Amino acid sequence: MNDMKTCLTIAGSDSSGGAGIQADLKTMTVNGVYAMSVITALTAQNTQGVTGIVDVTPEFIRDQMDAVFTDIYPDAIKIGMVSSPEIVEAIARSLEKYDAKNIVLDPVMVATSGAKLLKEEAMDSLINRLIPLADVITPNIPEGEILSGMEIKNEDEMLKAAEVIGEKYACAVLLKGGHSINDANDLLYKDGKFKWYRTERINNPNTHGTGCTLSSAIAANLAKGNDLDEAIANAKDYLTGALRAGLDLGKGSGPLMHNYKILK
Ligand SMILES: Nc1ncnc2c1ncn2[C@@H]1O[C@H](COP(=O)(O)OP(=O)(O)OP(=O)(O)O)[C@@H](O)[C@H]1O
Ligand SMILES: Cc1ncc(COP(=O)(O)O)c(N)n1
Repeated sequence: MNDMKTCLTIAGSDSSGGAGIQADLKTMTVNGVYAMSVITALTAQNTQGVTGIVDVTPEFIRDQMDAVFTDIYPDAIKIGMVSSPEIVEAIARSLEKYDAKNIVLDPVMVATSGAKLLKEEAMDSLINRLIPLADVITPNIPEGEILSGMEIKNEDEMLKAAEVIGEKYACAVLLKGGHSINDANDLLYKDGKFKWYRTERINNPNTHGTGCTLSSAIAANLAKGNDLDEAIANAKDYLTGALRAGLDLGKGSGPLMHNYKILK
């Protein structure tokens, strides 16, 4: 088979397999593309929290990027946990060097469990070096509040914040509503236009890795040639199915079920 599309995740490893690299590889595979990884950090993590983080050196991140790009060029890329300014710089340089396309940036800052996954001093580099390279960024509500500098408590404020972020950083932004009180409605702001992707809130406390899953499903769909709107709509469907499947593992906020279509 020669027409297989390829996708790369640049992210941190989650030892419990629910978020980060592991969620991304599962999502991309199940969404029909060949999945590759550049690991930025190792986390000792489970459904209850993060107990340790070891960053990969910027030099070794560059080596991983070279190894991937000089052999199997990715049709799309998802970027997750990037940790430090040096790591951001190494990633940005490689993406520029290889003229990377279809980049989905999940600006991961703090894990649902509360652990800081982005060092404070890396915020400026994330904004100045990675956002300009991204085709879309996918902040959740707390990340959207930081990027927009405003509080987001309802859909009107989501509309305002998405526009502020999109205009301030000159990017397409998918503001995710998973942390809002009512439904799980995500909002795209692109080229001055808004679009809602709406689903009802599923009563499932096991939401570890939802953001990672959504962003890698968007990347997989872009790799397959879908435009951004179709890619988001398909990714949202996939994520909703994986939540609805109701997997219940671990003692905390458990992972999603990625193989729900295969096992049903
Ligand atoms: N209970 C739920 N029911 C349906 N969809 C949900 C639910 N919780 C989150 N989502 C969806 O999951 C996706 C990720 O959203 P969320 O705002 O939780 O991102 P996140 O905080 O980055 O995720 P993560 O938990 O990985 O950090 C969005 O499409 C959101 O609408
Ligand atoms: C390595 C890694 N990357 C990203 C997340 C965010 O996911 P969540 O907010 O669901 O914990 C995480 N927990 N770990």
